[in-house]
Amino acid sequence: MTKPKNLLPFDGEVYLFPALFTKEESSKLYDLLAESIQWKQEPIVIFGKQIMQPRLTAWYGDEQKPYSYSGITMHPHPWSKELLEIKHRIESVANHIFTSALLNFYRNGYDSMGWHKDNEKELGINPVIGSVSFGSDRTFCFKHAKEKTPTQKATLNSGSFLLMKGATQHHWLHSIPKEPKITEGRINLTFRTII
Ligand SMILES: O=C(O)CCC(=O)C(=O)O
Ligand SMILES: [Fe+2]
Repeated sequence: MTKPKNLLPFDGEVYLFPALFTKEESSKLYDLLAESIQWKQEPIVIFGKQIMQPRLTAWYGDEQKPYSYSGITMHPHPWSKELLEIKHRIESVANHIFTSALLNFYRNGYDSMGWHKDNEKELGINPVIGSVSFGSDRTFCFKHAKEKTPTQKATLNSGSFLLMKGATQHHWLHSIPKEPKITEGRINLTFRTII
């Protein structure tokens, strides 16, 4: 597979592979994951206040290592056959082995993810994050830590794979903004490596 160009102008590396999974595979995987994953709506602490996350999540992984994420601690479920197949597919593209995955289910355009960096210390100095999407298209936004507004955007379509690596998590924040016109769901799997 030819290497796509870096979506970031400096201070990091982000590559989008728009069709790692075919449309047919993607719609099958969307239905299967929507049904079989142990989705939960978890609380999150923002500025000392506990609110519910605006999406469903689940944590899958290699070991029984707990993982802290925005003030909550997640215990992984063991990999399913399909999750392992997805993991192997992206590992050959990323040339990197992942140990864990955070799964996000955006039920419609009102579900979202706020600005953040994936820079938890368990992920090491320069985290490699492999992000797979199935279902409706959503916009992924990037903002440099020194900027007030997003400067880079990408559409994450069904079957796409987004790879973030290098210094990205030191300098850039990312988010999935609300898009109220979207009525269909999207499932995202962000594969990570816990050291
Ligand atoms: O849904 C997405 O594409 C983003 C997910 C994300 O940033 C995360 O899980 O850390
Ligand atoms: Fe993230």
